[in-house]
Amino acid sequence: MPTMLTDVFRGHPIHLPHSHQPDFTSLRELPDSYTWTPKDDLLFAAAPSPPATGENIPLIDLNHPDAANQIGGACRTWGAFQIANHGVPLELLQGIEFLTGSLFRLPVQRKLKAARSETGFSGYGVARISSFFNKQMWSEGFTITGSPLNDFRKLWPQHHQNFCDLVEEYEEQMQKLASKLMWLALNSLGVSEEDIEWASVNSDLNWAQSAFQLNHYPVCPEPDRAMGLAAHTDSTLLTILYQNNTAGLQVFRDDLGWVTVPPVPGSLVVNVGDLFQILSNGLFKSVLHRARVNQTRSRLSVAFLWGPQSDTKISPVPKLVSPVGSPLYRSVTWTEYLQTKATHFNKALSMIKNHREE
Ligand SMILES: C=C1C[C@]23C[C@@]1(O)CC[C@H]2[C@@]12CCC[C@@](C)(C(=O)O1)[C@H]2[C@@H]3C(=O)O
Ligand SMILES: O=C(O)CCC(=O)C(=O)O
Ligand SMILES: [Fe+2]
Repeated sequence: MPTMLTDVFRGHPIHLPHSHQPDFTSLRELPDSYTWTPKDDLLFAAAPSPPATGENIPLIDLNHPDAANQIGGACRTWGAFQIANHGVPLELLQGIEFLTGSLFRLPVQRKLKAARSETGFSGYGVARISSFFNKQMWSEGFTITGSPLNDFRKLWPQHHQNFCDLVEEYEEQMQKLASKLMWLALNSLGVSEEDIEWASVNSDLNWAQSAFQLNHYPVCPEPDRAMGLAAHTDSTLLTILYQNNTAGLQVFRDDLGWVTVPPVPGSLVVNVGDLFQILSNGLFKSVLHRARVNQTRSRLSVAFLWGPQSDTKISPVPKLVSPVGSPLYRSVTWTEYLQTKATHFNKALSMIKNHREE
């Protein structure tokens, strides 16, 4: 039986302080446990050097005839881009934002009824990566994979069906979009369907699977000293992120430092994940990103985390490996990778690296 995402952490319990989730609205000062310094995260204050250039991830019109090359370029230089004209109806995005807001507005005690367990995948709680940091993040999250019915019933005993339907519809749209984006990016490298037998374009996408991470970053009394979601790369092929109209997402580039991604109404942010870096033999870069918080406006985001079926081995596309070289990475399934990440966090990708003979 192939492992499902739901089973990934069964043998990898993560001890997280869900039950200590504060009532963010009642805090007038930042508690010490939420106050970050460069000691808590080496890149916390990484300033651009030379100073900010105004450069940012590109906004790509998916209807543009050159979209594939633009996407390929963004995946190589930034590991991220925004897309307009993506075909996902605005009402659906608004519906998902409404659902997310409604969920996080529920009283803490109600949200905790659907708390994620230590070995579980879905439910309410702090970000998984919290266990790797000494300080707490100024955010709360809710992870969904498959049908959210069981969890949503606990949150909204009476009126959950419309929200379940909305998640199902959004997932369908996101699956199609993610596959389209992956093929546009790969085509730009000269890779086509015949080169990757497990990822057929014409299939009904049952070679892929996904999860949603809903994030809420409440208004924060001292945003400069707090962290919404600490720097990380996603363990996905691609992540498609919807953000509400409050800035907070930042991407890191060695030469530019942290760059804030401005919300563009109706557009979506796309991140290259670690598995896409592996598949592209390191040509595409998984983007280091984080979320900062705001003193006057709360922020919501919805990440669609997309990858292959759990038992599919992902390895560099042979066409992208030099005939005289060896693949940069060894093969790994999504399950194995998530488990490695759960134990080794930001060292996971380098642990999959092949060591070259000099
Ligand atoms: C499929 C997954 C990727 C993720 C871990 C998860 O099991 C579900 C949540 C995802 C998320 C979202 C917030 C940031 C992140 C690093 C985390 O702690 O949980 C990612 C994980 C990831 O991409 O590694
Ligand atoms: O809230 C954001 O902008 C980032 C969220 C994110 O990185 C994630 O859920 O993986
Ligand atoms: Fe992320």
